[in-house]
Amino acid sequence: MSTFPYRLYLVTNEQSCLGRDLMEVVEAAVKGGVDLVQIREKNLGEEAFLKKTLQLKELLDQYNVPLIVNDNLQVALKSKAAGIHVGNNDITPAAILEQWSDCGILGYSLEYAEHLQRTHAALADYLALSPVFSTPTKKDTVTEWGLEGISSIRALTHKPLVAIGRVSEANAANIIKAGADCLAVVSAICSAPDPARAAEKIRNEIEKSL
Ligand SMILES: Cc1ncc(COP(=O)(O)OP(=O)(O)O)c(N)n1
Ligand SMILES: Cc1nc(C(=O)O)sc1CCOP(=O)(O)O
Ligand SMILES: [Mg+2]
Repeated sequence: MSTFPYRLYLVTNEQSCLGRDLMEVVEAAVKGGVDLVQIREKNLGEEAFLKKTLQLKELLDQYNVPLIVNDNLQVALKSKAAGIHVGNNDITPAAILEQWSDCGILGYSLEYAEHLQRTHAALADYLALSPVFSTPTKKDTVTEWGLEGISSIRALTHKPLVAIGRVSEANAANIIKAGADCLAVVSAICSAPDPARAAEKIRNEIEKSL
């Protein structure tokens, strides 16, 4: 398992960026304190997704910020990304590692506590609590973990825990105190009037709560 020093994880959605260019929003977010980025552009076809991933990789390399690719192993390999994030309806962690033995960061969405016992979770470098709070940004989720759910999973595993789903400056401190290691954010940064400032404020809440 790789080490996981990341605290503020931006998950992209260009449609949430209020008409601004995605690269501009990501760069601002990184300047504000984002230290891990996932490209998740569900509406793009394979070719356009690869093109955007390569563009984002070039940008993030300048800041030494790792890029994670959502779902798509071929795009992750072709872009020389740092890792991949998958859920229960995607290629399995075992199949990823068969084709990408030195995958740096393999993320897996944990939807049920019982799934902690599965190979998928065992092979992951981090577990995403999916969702910590239900969110309009992704509607096909199951029950929300809430703060109590984070604490209950924290007691069962030493794996890094990433909280995702309606994470904001307002709830960041409580999520960290409940046991999450890292916060993953879409709209609280992508849809903020000032994404750099929004990232900075969330990052400050995280640092204060550690
Ligand atoms: C950090 C992080 N956590 C959870 C998810 C959701 O992944 P998944 O369940 O595979 O759903 P989609 O993102 O593919 O719609 C994520 N992408 N990132
Ligand atoms: C990409 C994603 N995955 C989720 C999960 O629950 O697995 S929730 C989500 C979107 C999070 O968006 P926002 O920060 O705008 O709430
Ligand atoms: Mg997925």
